Amino acid sequence: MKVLVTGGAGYIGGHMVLALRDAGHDSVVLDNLSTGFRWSVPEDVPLVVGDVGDYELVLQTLRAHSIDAIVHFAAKLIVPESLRDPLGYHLNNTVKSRSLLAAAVAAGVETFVFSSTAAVYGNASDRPIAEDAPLAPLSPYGSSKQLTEVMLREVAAAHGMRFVVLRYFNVAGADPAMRHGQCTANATHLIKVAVQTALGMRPSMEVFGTDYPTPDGTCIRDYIHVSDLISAHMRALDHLGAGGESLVANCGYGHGYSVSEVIDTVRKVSGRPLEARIALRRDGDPVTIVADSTRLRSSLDWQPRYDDLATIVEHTLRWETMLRERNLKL
Ligand SMILES: NC(=O)c1ccc[n+]([C@@H]2O[C@H](COP(=O)([O-])OP(=O)(O)OC[C@H]3O[C@@H](n4cnc5c(N)ncnc54)[C@H](O)[C@@H]3O)[C@@H](O)[C@H]2O)c1
Ligand SMILES: O=c1ccn([C@@H]2O[C@H](COP(=O)(O)OP(=O)(O)O[C@H]3O[C@H](CO)[C@H](O)[C@H](O)[C@H]3O)[C@@H](O)[C@H]2O)c(=O)[nH]1
Repeated sequence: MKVLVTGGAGYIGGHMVLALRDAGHDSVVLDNLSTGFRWSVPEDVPLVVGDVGDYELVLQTLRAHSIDAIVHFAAKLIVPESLRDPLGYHLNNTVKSRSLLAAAVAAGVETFVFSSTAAVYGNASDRPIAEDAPLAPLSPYGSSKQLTEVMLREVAAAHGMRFVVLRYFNVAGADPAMRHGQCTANATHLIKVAVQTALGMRPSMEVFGTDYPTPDGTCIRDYIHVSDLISAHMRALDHLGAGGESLVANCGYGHGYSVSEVIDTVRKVSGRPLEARIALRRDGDPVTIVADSTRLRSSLDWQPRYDDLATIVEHTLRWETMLRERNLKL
């Protein structure tokens, strides 16, 4: 199978490129390097530096490499940034996905895997959320992904394309062999921030809100190890390659941890003190988001390997320690 990986120079896309390579598939990366890194793409994987919104470039890439499937990771993904810049998010995530889909249709690509997000659900409920729950995003980031899901469904129906939409919950951790991990500069994601603080790379961190209606007052999330998330993508490609029908599936483990529990786990696993200051709530944060992942397990026969918060933290710690030793301040 020949796969175009958009955003393949980034955190999750980079793990996908390694998994495709490990499985003996050819891939081509398309990335504008806005948050990704050229060095994170293996030398034997072609990297096209460009934008998913560049219709001619994408069409030419799809044709030149006889691409069978697109896995579309490229996006902006910071919730607070999206609240400040909704037009930027809709342009990058929705309008440019439209252009990518148009090129895919023109090139006759029949299968598409799309990185969506639990942010499409908004403040759903305190129970695990299933795919048929109402969508009510709290941020332009979430709505930019929801709109792309709608567009993909309609384009697929009209043009004989089949797709898998994967709605990721909170992705964390690093490749257990330490070949790749999260490199995003000025990261805002909780586990990375907490680990960097424990390692002394940040003087302290903030807990955004301790007055939520949860047992300890902090928000609850379902943290999924990036390698388990990638195995869901590989199952999705197998499913589509075998002629499987289009589907939407949540990617999470089905249980959540509060912000305070995550910070305590980082303290325990690292064995280091970690100063966490109480701060105001962050805009756009839902209280609790936990996945009902029944569909992922049943339709794609997905089985997680790293469903353990301490393991996720340990892999993040090893990755951040390696970055620090190499003097990479990311
Ligand atoms: N990290 C998470 O917790 C999380 C959760 C849910 C969904 N997601 C989704 O997963 C995907 C990947 O996220 P990530 O964490 O790897 O982020 P990332 O920033 O590390 O990767 C995104 C990559 O896309 C590239 N990119 C962005 N816009 C582009 C464009 N217009 N054209 C070409 N390349 C472009 C960037 O340079 C980067 O390499 C995103 O679609 C994101 O919405 C991530
Ligand atoms: O320094 C920090 C960082 C985060 N948090 C809190 O930790 C929780 C998780 O926050 P993250 O920023 O790590 O992740 P989000 O839940 O905001 O969003 C992530 O998961 C979502 C799905 O659940 C989306 O997919 C999105 O792309 C991705 O960034 C939130 O309650 C947040 O307020 C802190 O208290 N302090």
